Amino acid sequence: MEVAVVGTGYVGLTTAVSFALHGHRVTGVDVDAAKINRLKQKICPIYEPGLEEALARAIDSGALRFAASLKEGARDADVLFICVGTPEAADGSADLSYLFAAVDDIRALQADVPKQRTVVIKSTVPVGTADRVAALLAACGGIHVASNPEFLREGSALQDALSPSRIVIGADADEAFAVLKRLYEGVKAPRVFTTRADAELIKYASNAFLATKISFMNELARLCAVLGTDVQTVARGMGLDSRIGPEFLQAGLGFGGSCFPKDTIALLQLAKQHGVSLSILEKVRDLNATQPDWFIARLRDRLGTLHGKRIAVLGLAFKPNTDDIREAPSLKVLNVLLREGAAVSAYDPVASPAVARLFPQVTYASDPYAALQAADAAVLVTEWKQCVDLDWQQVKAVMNAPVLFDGRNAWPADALSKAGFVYVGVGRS
Ligand SMILES: NC(=O)c1ccc[n+]([C@@H]2O[C@H](COP(=O)([O-])OP(=O)(O)OC[C@H]3O[C@@H](n4cnc5c(N)ncnc54)[C@H](O)[C@@H]3O)[C@@H](O)[C@H]2O)c1
Ligand SMILES: O=c1ccn([C@@H]2O[C@H](COP(=O)(O)OP(=O)(O)O[C@H]3O[C@H](CO)[C@@H](O)[C@H](O)[C@H]3O)[C@@H](O)[C@H]2O)c(=O)[nH]1
Repeated sequence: MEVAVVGTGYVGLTTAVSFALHGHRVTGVDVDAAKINRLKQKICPIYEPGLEEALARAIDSGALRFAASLKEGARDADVLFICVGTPEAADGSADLSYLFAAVDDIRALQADVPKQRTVVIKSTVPVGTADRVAALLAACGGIHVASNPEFLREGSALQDALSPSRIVIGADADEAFAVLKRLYEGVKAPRVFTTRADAELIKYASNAFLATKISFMNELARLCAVLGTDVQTVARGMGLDSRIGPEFLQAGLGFGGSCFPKDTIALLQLAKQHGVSLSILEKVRDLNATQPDWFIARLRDRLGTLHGKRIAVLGLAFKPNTDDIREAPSLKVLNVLLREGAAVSAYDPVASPAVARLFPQVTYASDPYAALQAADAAVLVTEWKQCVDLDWQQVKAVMNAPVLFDGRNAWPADALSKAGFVYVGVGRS
């Protein structure tokens, strides 16, 4: 089967590479010509562990190529995966303009080269979108439409795509199910076969539920901070119950990234359009929005004022192992610190250039100790290994005052307190 992947961002590129590694012939297509040129030269446009090597292997094997348009490179495609972005529109709903532009391209391709094809929507889209796309493409003839949401995480994208937790396929025709079953042959994972609408909702509901776990713990952390209890220990004790599970109980500065923030808001918007209020999710969103402010307020209390203080910020990406700063909590932290007149030095192994474009007034250091130099306090924002495994004697020697605010509960609290640091975590001190 000839596979085309439309959109070569995090999801599209990972999808293209993983299908190629599974032995399919794949063409990656993107409207961003510069990105396509780099991909042709085996240069991965994103920081994602292992992806660049896998990209080179897939290209060298002859299974993967790239093209700037469907007509140029994917005329014979039997299956077309739509993996374009669905960012937040002004009203919070998912902006589907990239998706419908891709559908237009597919319609033009089908008019040019008519054949039996399956169009698979992998982008995260509101319930009903795949049915709309099917209605639009019905006039072309010969096209089935399926929904196959993606659950990969940034930082472990390739691994997640090669060994997914589950494969969800929504369709309304046996032919479409058969095509996707063949494509995923050999991938070990439970399958869910359902309607397109169910598949679309499974994606949003999964992200909303994970976001809810995080906000629950972040709110609990606020109680722990007052009671003097340790949210980490509480989370561990809770997570040992298999009905709760240990994952996504990590209190911190809130969830960021290209998915949870926009997907929770898009689900709220979808529910509102249908006259339903998802009140738990509303609280999840609101709590997340205030979490960095809540933590920085504790820092302000500790220092008396932030004005004129030198603050070191360690970690800027929305999570470790990515250079993605979309909705990163670091942006909110920098905003508050700068607004209140602090002098900020920051360190991140890969995300500094992207943040520097937004915050030129911050000093960007090339290692954590340089960022900590003469600092009145340090804030851990992203738990990169490079920001967590520090030589604490050196940290103490370079800082102006040994004040550590651990926004990810990743530093060794007890050892640091014993070593004479002032340690404040999120619901843990
Ligand atoms: N990033 C993730 O971890 C992740 C995980 C699961 C699902 N998703 C969902 O997958 C979708 C894609 O996310 P992403 O992070 O990969 O997006 P992205 O912004 O990284 O990449 C989207 C790509 O699509 C290209 N594009 C836009 N319009 C196009 C068109 N008409 N034809 C061809 N290419 C086009 C863009 O140039 C860009 O390269 C979104 O709906 C997102 O919610 C993302
Ligand atoms: O216990 C936790 C777990 C995560 N986070 C934060 O939550 C955000 C998202 O983390 P993660 O889920 O690991 O990263 P993403 O790459 O955004 O992946 C999520 O979003 C993707 C896009 O929809 C989905 O495909 C994935 O299944 C889903 O985990 C990050 O800011 C994390 O710091 C916490 O604060 N506490």
